[in-house]
Amino acid sequence: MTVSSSGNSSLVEERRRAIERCIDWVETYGRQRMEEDGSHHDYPHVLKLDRIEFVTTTSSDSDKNAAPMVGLFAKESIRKGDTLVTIPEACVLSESHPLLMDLARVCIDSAMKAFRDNLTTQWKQKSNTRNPWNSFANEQSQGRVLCLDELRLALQLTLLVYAHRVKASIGGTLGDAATHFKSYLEALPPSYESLIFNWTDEEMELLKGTACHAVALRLRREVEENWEQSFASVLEEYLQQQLQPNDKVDSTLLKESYFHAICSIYSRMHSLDAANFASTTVTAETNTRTLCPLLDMLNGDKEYSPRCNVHVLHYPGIHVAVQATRDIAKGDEVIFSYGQISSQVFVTKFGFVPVASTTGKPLIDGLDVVHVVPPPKLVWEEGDERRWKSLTSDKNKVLERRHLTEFPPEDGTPFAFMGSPIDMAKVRGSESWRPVYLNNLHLYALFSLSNDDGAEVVVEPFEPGSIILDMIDYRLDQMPTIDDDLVSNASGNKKTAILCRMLEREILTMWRHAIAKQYECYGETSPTTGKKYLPLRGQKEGCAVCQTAFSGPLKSCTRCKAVFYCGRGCQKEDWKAGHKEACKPVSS
Ligand SMILES: C[S@@+](CC[C@H](N)C(=O)[O-])C[C@H]1O[C@@H](n2cnc3c(N)ncnc32)[C@H](O)[C@@H]1O
Repeated sequence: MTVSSSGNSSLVEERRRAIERCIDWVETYGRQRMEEDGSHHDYPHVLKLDRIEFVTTTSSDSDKNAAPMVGLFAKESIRKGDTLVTIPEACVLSESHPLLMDLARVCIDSAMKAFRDNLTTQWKQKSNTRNPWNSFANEQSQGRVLCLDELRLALQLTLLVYAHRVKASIGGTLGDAATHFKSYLEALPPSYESLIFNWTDEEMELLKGTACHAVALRLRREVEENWEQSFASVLEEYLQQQLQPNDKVDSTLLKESYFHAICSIYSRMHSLDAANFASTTVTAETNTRTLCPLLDMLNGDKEYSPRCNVHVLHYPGIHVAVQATRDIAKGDEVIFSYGQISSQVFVTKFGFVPVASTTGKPLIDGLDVVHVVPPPKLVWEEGDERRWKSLTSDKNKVLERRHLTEFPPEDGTPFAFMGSPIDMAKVRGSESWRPVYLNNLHLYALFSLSNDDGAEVVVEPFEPGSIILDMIDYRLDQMPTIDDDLVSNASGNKKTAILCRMLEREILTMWRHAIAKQYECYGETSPTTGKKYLPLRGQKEGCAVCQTAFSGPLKSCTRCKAVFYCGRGCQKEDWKAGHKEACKPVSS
């Protein structure tokens, strides 16, 4: 992120002042802790933010009315191991916070019961799936927007945000908690334009064809449904009890508060280790999902990105600390790792794609998933679960869609996920080695060939490699190509969608080559599309062999300097395939 002077200046100013008030509030509680307990010698509270500053960034420059976003920057050089800031536990918003514990009992439990009853009712109508509540109750979100404890925290935050907005008219626990967290609530962005729940139809359209698209649609639908089917009535009833007899709950404001809370939790929540959470009132079962003021203003990147320079430590019963994991130069942004997640999760969770700072192109790693769906001639039909079962070598193990990917692209569509550039290199190098997801694709292709009940129509030749390549081509056809101009002219969510598509095209292109190599389909003509697989020099830019463009800097043939490759492997391959004869030294 870069520092910006653009955006709506009054909104920027408002948020800046709110963040300053939040800093004062955190300092007050830090000081109080130092006065009250003796532990401060070992774990001193880092009071003044004299080493870092909050600066408005350009993330919202596409829309001048968009909420101003901030990032943390080093005001002076910081040494590895230094503590940058500490957040006293009293300021950490969690279900186990003493001011919020009652709320769980009197309202959140019943809201969650309504949610569970609805899930179970829906499940009974679709008997072929397992009851989604079971996995959900085991702390797994199973493709849902939020897992159980996160959802509970989101509901609490909804009530706090609502109480804060209607001010003094709410009494009791909720009033006290909203007053305590007032400075924090005000420092949150007023809206979340970049989050997938708030993308416009036009922005969503650009995402079409990528692995994120169907996921995003599902998440957006789920948030709406949860509200309509489970939470609205319970929260409204609870609030009605808290208000003065003549006050009415404002349903529109309540729904807005819910959506704001969902976005806050989804993009800013921080998990603290259950065993370590040692506030005096906490029991072993208490969840540790938290919102940590100021700490949640840290922008992030992929786990192993060299830009990440801090981590978070929890000192139970004392505070949460941000510590430098490397030296940070004056003026550098302070960046936290958002964890081992794929670029597609970055898009659906945080609304941006991590990019390499040198090229501005997406960073690819083994986690990035791409879905491969069969061309229309190989359709998935009702009842195909039975056939998937028959594909596993272990007859006791049922091969399910969830074994293939975390992201079903569309309900009822077969798919596979493909990641890891390392796997791609291995597939190209060895006829016999296939990662499990490619094996599943292979099995799917074989299965399509062998089925004789007429569910699918497969044209000749019956060859799994060509079917897999057709699946890849089908996906590529759904995502139009992207040129650099398109990327540089786009901003905000449009840019995010374009980068996401660019990333998936790149991965598919690499895999296309690896698979054509393994199945020896070079130069073959696709039975379904009539196009040739992998023309050796089909593209102007990118590696002459595999055509990948941005996974690394391209190197030219040292002899003729006319042909470019991504690495030694492709160069050797091309040499054998005919470049040896064509190559003329530059000087001759
Ligand atoms: C935990 S918050 C970070 C603080 C946030 N910038 C703010 O103003 O409060 C996460 C959100 O910040 C933005 N963000 C974080 N890291 C980013 C990055 N490297 N590039 C672009 N946006 C980023 C995304 O909108 C994301 O959803």
